Amino acid sequence: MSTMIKIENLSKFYNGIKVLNHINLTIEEGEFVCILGSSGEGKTTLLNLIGGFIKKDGGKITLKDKEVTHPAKECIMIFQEFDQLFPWKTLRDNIEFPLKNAKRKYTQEEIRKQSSTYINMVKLQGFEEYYPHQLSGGMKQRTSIARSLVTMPKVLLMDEPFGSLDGQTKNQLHKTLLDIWKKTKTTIVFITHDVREALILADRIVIMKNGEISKVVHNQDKSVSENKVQEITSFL
Ligand SMILES: Nc1ncnc2c1ncn2[C@@H]1O[C@H](COP(=O)(O)OP(=O)(O)OP(=O)(O)O)[C@@H](O)[C@H]1O
Repeated sequence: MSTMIKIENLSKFYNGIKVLNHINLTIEEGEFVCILGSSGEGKTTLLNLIGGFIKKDGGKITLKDKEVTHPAKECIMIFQEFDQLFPWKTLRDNIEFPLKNAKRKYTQEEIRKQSSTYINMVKLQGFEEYYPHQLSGGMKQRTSIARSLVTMPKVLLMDEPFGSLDGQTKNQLHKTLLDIWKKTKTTIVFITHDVREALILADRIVIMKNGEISKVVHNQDKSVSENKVQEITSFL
């Protein structure tokens, strides 16, 4: 495995207050890492820095050995809100949009084939002509995932993407996301404050507290037990 993201001594201040304090973290290519922590611990700030969306105040982030200084095309971010889709475009048009506007020119046939592949992966066949207002919250997040993956980014940054979904929809999306991750080998950095969600999804759980990494838990077997939940909760 080779390194995808390397974070060294990363610091960030807001209005003179330190939000991230000398963070060091290495994420391997194809790894699924969950950043777990309570509210306000600096998780979103860390994700925004990895994506190059905000400026750091100290340290270094490299993506495939290239220093991150601005939003990198290799990273795509998915947020918690469902309304990231264009309301005037159908589900298929939303998913095809990044391909039609990519630097690399795709043929119409390639675009259709690629969008169909991802529509199938997120299990939305039959809904291609629906508009966002005709979709449930879970379906909108599936569409956002397909739209994010259609250009095959190297890194997917997910900021509590399933935070406001009901338990059953969340469970289905966990399965879908793990399937897609296995198929695409995309590196995923996923923020959550839900210990169970982290145990279901992550190879490695990085726990943040007071703007620092307080603990890293290896979780290759991805099983959830009451003991594990309690142990990890004690670090929060
Ligand atoms: N743009 C900003 N300006 C000033 N302070 C900010 C800004 N963004 C975040 N903060 C502060 O930085 C701290 C960390 O915020 P951040 O959103 O990174 O935490 P978080 O762990 O993602 O929280 P949550 O789980 O609630 O989203 C908080 O105290 C927050 O108020």
